Amino acid sequence: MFPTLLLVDDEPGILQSLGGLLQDEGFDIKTAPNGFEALKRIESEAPDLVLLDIWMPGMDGIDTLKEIRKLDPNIPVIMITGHGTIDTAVTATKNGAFDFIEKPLSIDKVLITINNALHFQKLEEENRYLKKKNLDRHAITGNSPPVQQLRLQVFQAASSHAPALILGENGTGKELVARSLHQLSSRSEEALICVNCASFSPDRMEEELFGLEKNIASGSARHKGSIEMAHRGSLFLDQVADLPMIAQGHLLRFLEDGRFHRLGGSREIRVDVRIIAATNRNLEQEIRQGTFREDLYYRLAVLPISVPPLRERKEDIHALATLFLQESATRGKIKEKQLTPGAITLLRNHDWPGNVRELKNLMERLAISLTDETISEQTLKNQGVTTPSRPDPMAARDYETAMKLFSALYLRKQLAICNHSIPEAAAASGLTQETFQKLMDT
Ligand SMILES: Nc1ncnc2c1ncn2[C@@H]1O[C@H](COP(=O)(O)OP(=O)(O)OP(=O)(O)O)[C@@H](O)[C@H]1O
Repeated sequence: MFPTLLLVDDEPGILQSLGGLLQDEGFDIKTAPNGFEALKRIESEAPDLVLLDIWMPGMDGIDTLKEIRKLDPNIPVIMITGHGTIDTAVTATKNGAFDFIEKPLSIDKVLITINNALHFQKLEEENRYLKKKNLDRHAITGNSPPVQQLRLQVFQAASSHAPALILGENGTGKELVARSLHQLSSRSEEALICVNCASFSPDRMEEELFGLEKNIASGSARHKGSIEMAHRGSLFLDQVADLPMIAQGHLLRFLEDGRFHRLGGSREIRVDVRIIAATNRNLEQEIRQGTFREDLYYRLAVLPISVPPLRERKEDIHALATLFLQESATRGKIKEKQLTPGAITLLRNHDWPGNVRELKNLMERLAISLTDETISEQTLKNQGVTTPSRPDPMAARDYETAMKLFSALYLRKQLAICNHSIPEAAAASGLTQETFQKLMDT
């Protein structure tokens, strides 16, 4: 996608010669002979940068700049003048001009200024994003076989540009996996934009993803959507099962040909974005219930990655708990707390329904609130960490009770392996869904 430049000058000669030179440099060029025309073109063409002559009849460059700022607060504007004085430079800068170029124009100077402005604009965008999301760069901690397998899957997926779908229960580390995938990919120098599909109403979701051309009715200013901001990088769609149906259709179209329109706009925009989606829901079930499009599912799930629940990688619990205690100590500038052997055993035996997030929250809370330097088994019990009591089938006296207990354990295990999907667990156990469900209910 070549950057689009809008040249605004009342001298047709300048528009033609400068436009031609910049076109040869690979820019997409639009022109306007005055301020009014420029504002219209900004509305209809959404250029990436404006080169604006300061001395024009009618609305001059400074007034045009002020109007542009109302329309789009972020677009970089470079002023061109033949009579550059300190006063006009100060006024233009106060009104948000990026830089000044004096006539007669040197193409080298023009190119350097344009590239600086575009580069600065990109850094600003990333900066805004980083500030908003406070990105940290954790690696996936753990050495259990499921986590080793997970790291391998992430590593392999990183060399592809195909969409990846990350599946796993709440708090297992899906977002961490998405970040790791982006960081390992050739897109790591570009932005990873995260969108939580559960946090927007259907209308706002479309705007968040695809951006908006100026909305006359509501008066909202034009802005880029997450897809456009992720150009050359990755877009992480968290809780993708919550994506409203209309947005699902538009996302599918975008995945098919990499093109989209901003909301209320007619210009077709083409970007290069790698989509990474995640969900803790069973999408196959959502498809059967008619809440998720099957065609979108197949587009997203080209590279499926499953993140195992913490109870299936108990070997990692000690390392994770220690990591979280270390991090809390560094952040709070306090002494790192130690776990007693009994506490470590109890942590390994707990079921962790909230997965890694639950463990992290607990460790952070204890790191800050405890006055003792060690965390004992009793301290953890006081915080509700328990060893789940699982009835042992072998301890049952009568055959019928033993079989019931065994059946319950077996079904629970199958469900855990199959990411809590009854259809998958039933198929894996060679049972019909009805039988599986019936056995679960008894
Ligand atoms: N293997 C890991 N190593 C280090 N930190 C981890 C690991 N897994 C998860 N975490 C941390 O646990 C917390 C929860 O992880 P994350 O937000 O990635 O989970 P999630 O599966 O995306 O959650 P949700 O389903 O609620 O969206 C985060 O602070 C994350 O950094």
